[in-house]
Amino acid sequence: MAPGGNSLFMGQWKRLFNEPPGVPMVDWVCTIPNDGIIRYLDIFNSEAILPTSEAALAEILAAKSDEFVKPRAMTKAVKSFFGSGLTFAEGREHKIQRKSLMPAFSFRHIKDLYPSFWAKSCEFVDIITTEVLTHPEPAGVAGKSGSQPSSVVDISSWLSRATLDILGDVGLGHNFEAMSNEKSSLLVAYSKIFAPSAQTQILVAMNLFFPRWVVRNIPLKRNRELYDAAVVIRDNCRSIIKKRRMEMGEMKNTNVDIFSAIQSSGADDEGLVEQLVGILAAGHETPATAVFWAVCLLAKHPDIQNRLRADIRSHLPPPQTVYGTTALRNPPIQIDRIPYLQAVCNEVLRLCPPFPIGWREVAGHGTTLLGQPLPKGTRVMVVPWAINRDPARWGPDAGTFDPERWMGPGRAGSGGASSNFAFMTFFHGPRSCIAENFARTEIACLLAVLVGRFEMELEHPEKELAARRGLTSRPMGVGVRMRLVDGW
Ligand code: HEM
Repeated sequence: MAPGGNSLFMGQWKRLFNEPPGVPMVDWVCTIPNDGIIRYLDIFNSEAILPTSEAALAEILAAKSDEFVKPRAMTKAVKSFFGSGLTFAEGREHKIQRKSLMPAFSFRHIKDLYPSFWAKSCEFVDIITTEVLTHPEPAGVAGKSGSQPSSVVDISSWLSRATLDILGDVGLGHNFEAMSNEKSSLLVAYSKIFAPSAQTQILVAMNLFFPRWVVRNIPLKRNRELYDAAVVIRDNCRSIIKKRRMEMGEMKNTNVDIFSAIQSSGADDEGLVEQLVGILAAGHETPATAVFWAVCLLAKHPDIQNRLRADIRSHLPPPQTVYGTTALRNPPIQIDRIPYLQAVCNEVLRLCPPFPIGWREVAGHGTTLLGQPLPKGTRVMVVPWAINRDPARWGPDAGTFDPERWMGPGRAGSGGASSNFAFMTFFHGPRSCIAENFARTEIACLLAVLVGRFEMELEHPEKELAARRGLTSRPMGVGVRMRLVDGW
């Protein structure tokens, strides 16, 4: 069966356009009986399919990943901000590039970097602490008179700044100064690209039907902004290359950070730039979105927040330890060994995957899915937002935030679901997120320092949390009150 209520020429487009990404699909997965595939009509009644069963997802993402490729129209629409490196390479070229980048993202290597992730996160929480202390709310305003200083902080923007700096510092050996300088050119460029905008959605959709040069020349302010941002990002990438080359000089490079992994792939200068553009785009907005969801969900669930704070404080050294003495600058951190922190992170990533929808299309003739023939060019939507909330996989409380499902024997890695494909946040198969370990470490460190130090509550607790429109799924229009909690 297919979703009903199609408009005459635009199928389900109105819903898909107006609702946050993935939300209509949650509805379809929960209500439309299907045999693993839901077919629906998209813009101009073009056919699209939504795979729902493990078998269908496994064929698309693993067994037949070469037949289900990134849509060409989508690629040309976003390549200028996501680069033409690994993210959009296909076939043999993709395999070669992925192999050369893998060492920089291996679990072993990321584990060695825990102290660096932690140090940067401590720097971040110190800045937020200063924000609260320099702009405290008057006593009484925040409801708890006589308590610790508090302030409503734009934590969403601060997280984007922090993740850009962590990626620069830990992954690329470069300081973007995003935390210290709100006018950092890269930060400004990305805030334009990721700003929710109906015009962007329309421009992206137009690429499905018109040549790139036509879309590119549509005289919309948004078009110009995106183009200018892409230029700034590439300029920054060229500066990184120049600086890193100078630093390395004649010395043999033994470092395995992301930059040197890209460099060792033998890419020429423009190839390096494209790869860096891709890593920067994929690598900072998504973790920032995840941590912001975590903050909002914890603010809605003070009991979970309090339990997590106690757990963090009992396992991790206070952030100021980093600044105390040189000897303690990099205290050993076992960030992956704190069960409740891991459970909370898993549950946030399940319920609110920062990358809510992925696109594929059938590359050639003769492709089948679950035995059904699919014409060349058929659009396929892989939707973590919907699969991760499917009651058939996660039970009747699939839409509820409940870290407990990741606690208890045998549940830490599965959340109690019977298949890997119930958790789609990083996808699976040869095109899954190459940086899952990097992202998980970063999210855990940032969340730990925030929850450890602050009590967090929503400025307007009565408001429903909803994702905004855009490529990622950030909560929309939410102010968060951060209140210092003594003792850490
Ligand atoms: C919570 C954070 C993150 C999430 C949810 C996430 C999710 C994803 C997903 C779903 C894909 C597959 C997209 C597709 O094929 O259509 C992907 C690919 C990718 N991600 Fe991530 N990602 C995260 C963080 C990061 C970080 C921190 C980096 C870099 C440091 C990164 C780099 C990449 C790259 C390079 C690819 C392309 C891999 C390939 O095609 O082989 N991601 N990510």
